[in-house]
Amino acid sequence: MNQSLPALLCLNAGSSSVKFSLYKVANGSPELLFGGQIEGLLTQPHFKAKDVQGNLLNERQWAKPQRRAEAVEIILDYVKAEAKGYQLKAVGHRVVLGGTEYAHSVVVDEAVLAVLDHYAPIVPSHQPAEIEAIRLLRESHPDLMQVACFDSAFHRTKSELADLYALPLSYRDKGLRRWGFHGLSYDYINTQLPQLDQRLATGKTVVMHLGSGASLCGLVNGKSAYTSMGFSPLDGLMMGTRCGSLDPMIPLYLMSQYKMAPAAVEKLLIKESGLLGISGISNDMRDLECSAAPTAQLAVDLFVYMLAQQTGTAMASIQGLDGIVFTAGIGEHSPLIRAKTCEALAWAGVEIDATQNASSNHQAHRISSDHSRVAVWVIPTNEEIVIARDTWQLINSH
Ligand SMILES: Nc1ncnc2c1ncn2[C@@H]1O[C@H](COP(=O)(O)OP(=O)(O)O)[C@@H](O)[C@H]1O
Ligand SMILES: CC(=O)OP(=O)(O)O
Ligand SMILES: [Mg+2]
Repeated sequence: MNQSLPALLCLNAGSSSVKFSLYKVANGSPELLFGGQIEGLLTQPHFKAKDVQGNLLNERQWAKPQRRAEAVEIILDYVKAEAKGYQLKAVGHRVVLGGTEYAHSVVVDEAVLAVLDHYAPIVPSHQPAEIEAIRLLRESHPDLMQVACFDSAFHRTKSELADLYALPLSYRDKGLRRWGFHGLSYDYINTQLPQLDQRLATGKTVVMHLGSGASLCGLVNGKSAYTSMGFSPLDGLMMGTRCGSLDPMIPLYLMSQYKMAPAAVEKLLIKESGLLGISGISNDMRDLECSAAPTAQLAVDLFVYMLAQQTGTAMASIQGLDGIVFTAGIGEHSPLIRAKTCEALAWAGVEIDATQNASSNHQAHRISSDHSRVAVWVIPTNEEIVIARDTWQLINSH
């Protein structure tokens, strides 16, 4: 690698995939070179890398599952071979929960890892995989700087009330509080608002991050004041396979009356519920939108119902609504879900322009009608650039 051109690798390790993006740093700001993922780690792993225009650079498939250690090494080897003119300066990782300890991204050392281990049981679907990727790289590349960028950090500006559960206060010290997640995405959207719509940048805006995990965030003057996810990314909205808000008696009842083991209840709530659980067909909104099955329709309707209901809670929490932003897979690509959600929020002064909503514009664009009291935007998210930005800042201040 050429020693003069710095590059940063961003990793997003999930339960069955590892996503990556390589950035060069030009004039102090990261610029994407290429990215990709290995998905299907537990079944038939599939590696794909694409350039900035989305052209396929490389593809590989394996017949047998791959360990995460192998996936991380495959990605690193590929990055080193492909980015010959660059020097890899650091790896920035998405980590979902950094607790009260980390309200900002941090350079990883053993003390940081101990904190991340402590929080891992709260997010079994994400955090152990992320920590494993960091540890594997520390072993194989001990001199490579690693940075943890937290989904929970953006929400540390919430008030004490918005953070608290009505349990005995001492339980807050055990970590039972509303952490909130998808903060890297909300951070990115927040950086885009001043260029797009000043009223939303300084006012009261509900950002809806609707991917396979889904949450919303109530921003007040660019700061998180409310979010629908809580102690874990299981709370709030209905998601691909997660149930969202639930009466806490339900898991207790399943364990006491149906003799379900805690692990079976965890699987039910995290992996078998949501769009998949209601439809019995798929966790993917695309499949449900084109299915004629009544259960697919029911899943879509419940998704929209819970989203509109949570928006009402967010509005009451932040005491107003100037704008809505749709983002992530469903938010960016589903005119149907956007239309249904806005229709359910008509009472709050939300009205969309059907033509703008139907357009396949992949840039940020406004979809509300001219006389809508509430401005509605679609803004593509970019969690990786936030990781790259923070990693570069930490390299320079370290
Ligand atoms: N054109 C589309 N219409 C409806 N839903 C879509 C469309 N494209 C993607 N999605 C939804 O987006 C989800 C993935 O969103 P994404 O933000 O990539 O999630 P994640 O990063 O959590 O994997 C898919 O599960 C799918 O339901
Ligand atoms: C925190 C979370 O739910 O993330 P994802 O949407 O990637 O599953
Ligand atoms: Mg995502």
